[in-house]
Amino acid sequence: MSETSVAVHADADLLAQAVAARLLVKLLDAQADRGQAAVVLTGGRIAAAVYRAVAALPARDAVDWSQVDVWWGDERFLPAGDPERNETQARAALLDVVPLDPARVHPMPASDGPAGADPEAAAAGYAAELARATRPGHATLPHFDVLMLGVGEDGHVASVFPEHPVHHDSRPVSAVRGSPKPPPVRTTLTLPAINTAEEVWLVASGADKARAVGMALAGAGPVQLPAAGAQGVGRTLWLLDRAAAANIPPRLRSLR
Ligand SMILES: O=C(O)[C@H](O)[C@@H](O)[C@H](O)[C@H](O)COP(=O)(O)O
Repeated sequence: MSETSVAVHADADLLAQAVAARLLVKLLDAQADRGQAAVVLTGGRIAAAVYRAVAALPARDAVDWSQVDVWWGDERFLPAGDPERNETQARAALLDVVPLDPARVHPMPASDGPAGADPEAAAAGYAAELARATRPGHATLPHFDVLMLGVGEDGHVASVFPEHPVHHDSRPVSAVRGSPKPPPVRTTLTLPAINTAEEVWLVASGADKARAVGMALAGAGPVQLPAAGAQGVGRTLWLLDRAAAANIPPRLRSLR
């Protein structure tokens, strides 16, 4: 049965440092077990701080980056290289400074890419890329060792927003129109796809996240509060700073 843990750090900087250290260990452990590792990245400010912290850790060189697959949980449907794309931010913060195999870096399609300006085609294209990375005869998704998620003030994760039609999409990757957070058009893994990851890490910083984090950990429903529906197969880890943890239920405080 999946285990849920909560770790609280003093502030956003320490949170980013601690998540970066955990991520390196997770990649090293996966490589020790399987010879390779697969991580699913997210967007947002705290994620970018984590990626910068990974890049600054000397222990990053202990990872065999050529044997790491990099996927994304969601993307803003914008032209390649747009500074608002999650891919652009992750490349600048980390991916451009470690020796990854470019063939193992799998950004979600850009709006000016080969799939064209149709986000549904982009979502289908990404689903096909995921399927190609599975072992023949296996599921539609590859193994994800760790999938990171930021948490929105409204409780969204990736680009799964509260009460959005994406909740009725049973495919692994969905096009999102009318996102309440700009830009309005996005692509995202759906919650069932997110929940195939071995570990799901929800990373949140700041007082404006306290309400959503508190409600998710108190057992809100996933349609109202998508963060409540994100769970790793083996482990779900909430990584918070003190401000974001202000409303977590008392029974979870022993986990802090
Ligand atoms: O594309 C996006 O906008 C992100 O993937 C989004 O889900 C983000 O992770 C959260 O909104 C938290 O972002 P912050 O850390 O910036 O608050």
